[in-house]
Amino acid sequence: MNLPPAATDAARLGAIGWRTAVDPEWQALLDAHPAATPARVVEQHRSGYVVATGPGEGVAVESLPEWQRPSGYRKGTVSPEERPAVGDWVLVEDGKRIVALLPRRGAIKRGAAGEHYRQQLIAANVDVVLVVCGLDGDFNPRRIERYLLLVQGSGATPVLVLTKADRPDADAAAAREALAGIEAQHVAVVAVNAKDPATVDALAPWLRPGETAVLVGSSGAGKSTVTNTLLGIEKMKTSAVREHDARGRHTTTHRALIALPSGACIIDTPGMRELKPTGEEEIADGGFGDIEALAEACRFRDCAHQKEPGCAVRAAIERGELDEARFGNYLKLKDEIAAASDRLASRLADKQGAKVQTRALHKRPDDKYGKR
Ligand SMILES: Nc1nc2c(ncn2[C@@H]2O[C@H](COP(=O)(O)OP(=O)(O)OP(=O)(O)O)[C@@H](O)[C@H]2O)c(=O)[nH]1
Ligand SMILES: [Zn+2]
Repeated sequence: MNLPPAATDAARLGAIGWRTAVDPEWQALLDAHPAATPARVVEQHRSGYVVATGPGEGVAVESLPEWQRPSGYRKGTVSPEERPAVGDWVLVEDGKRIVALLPRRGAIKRGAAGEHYRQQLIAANVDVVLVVCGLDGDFNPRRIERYLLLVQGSGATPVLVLTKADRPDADAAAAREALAGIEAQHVAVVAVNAKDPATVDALAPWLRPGETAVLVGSSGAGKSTVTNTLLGIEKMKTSAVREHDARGRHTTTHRALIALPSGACIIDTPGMRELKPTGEEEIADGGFGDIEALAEACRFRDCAHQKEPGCAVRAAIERGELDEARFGNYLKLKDEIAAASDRLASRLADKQGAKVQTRALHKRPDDKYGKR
């Protein structure tokens, strides 16, 4: 058994999200590497990884050579989503070398910008995604819908955190109204003053011991402020980096995965400007179940919800039950998913040298619901 021997070590791992119940796949890898111990990736850099076996710690480690090679589309190369990301559990030997990546429970991903199809991991093994949006000029229900779509499929629970509720220009009531369609999809919405612990305390139900939460949202939304308030200190301490790399690589540890006094840990991410789908999302489960359900009731199976008679979606918009802007965003995101799905399929086909049917083809809701 190669789990850390001392109870204190296990407790330290627990503080950064380690579960005592190890699944069989993980156990097999633990058994295959008896000299290794588990550690969590807290930072990812171009040149390598920083891992931790407890709170407030960061050790620069060497990774597998195939993770360092530039990714390409040739056989044998490792695509970015197959390499460790922040939140991943890895096995480390001699405290300085990653020897294995433990299969992830789930990951928050997005499509990377660029000519070739690529996925970018935002965080792995996450239980809760705090989508942070300010009740100021930052407020944008359409961007929130986009974030919620990316959370779908990760296995994580999304929570919408509206910051800056204390600002005189903040209109929490109007914001909630604009988010009615989202709230109806069972997404919790919490309005806070990120600087005020009493309001931020409303997040406690999602930050239980052993849980991992990730903060996402645009730059200036208040992610760092929320983190600081949860930590109960004004300024973050930067933890020292123990240098184990023979080549003397220098890595500055900034906050990436932080243990909270509540027993949960939190991953802060830099503000993201572009949020492209990966093509793997299911729009019905990605916060648009209401529209997909309406479309089921349209007279024509291939209804485009434009001017067709018997269109249940249009009727709902006219009755004021469906926000037209939300519907517009649904169409836009659906197109983006289909396009990304095509690119994903052709990448897979390139990789396997085989013709792969695009997911987009059989993802039409009408086909799914089996209409004639
Ligand atoms: N009044 C008020 N100000 C806030 C609140 N949340 C954040 N701010 C302010 O908004 C600014 C940006 O907040 P940050 O926490 O740095 O935002 P961030 O999301 O971490 O931004 P990036 O690190 O760039 O991604 C800071 O000046 C905060 O003090 C809030 O709830 N109320
Ligand atoms: Zn229709």
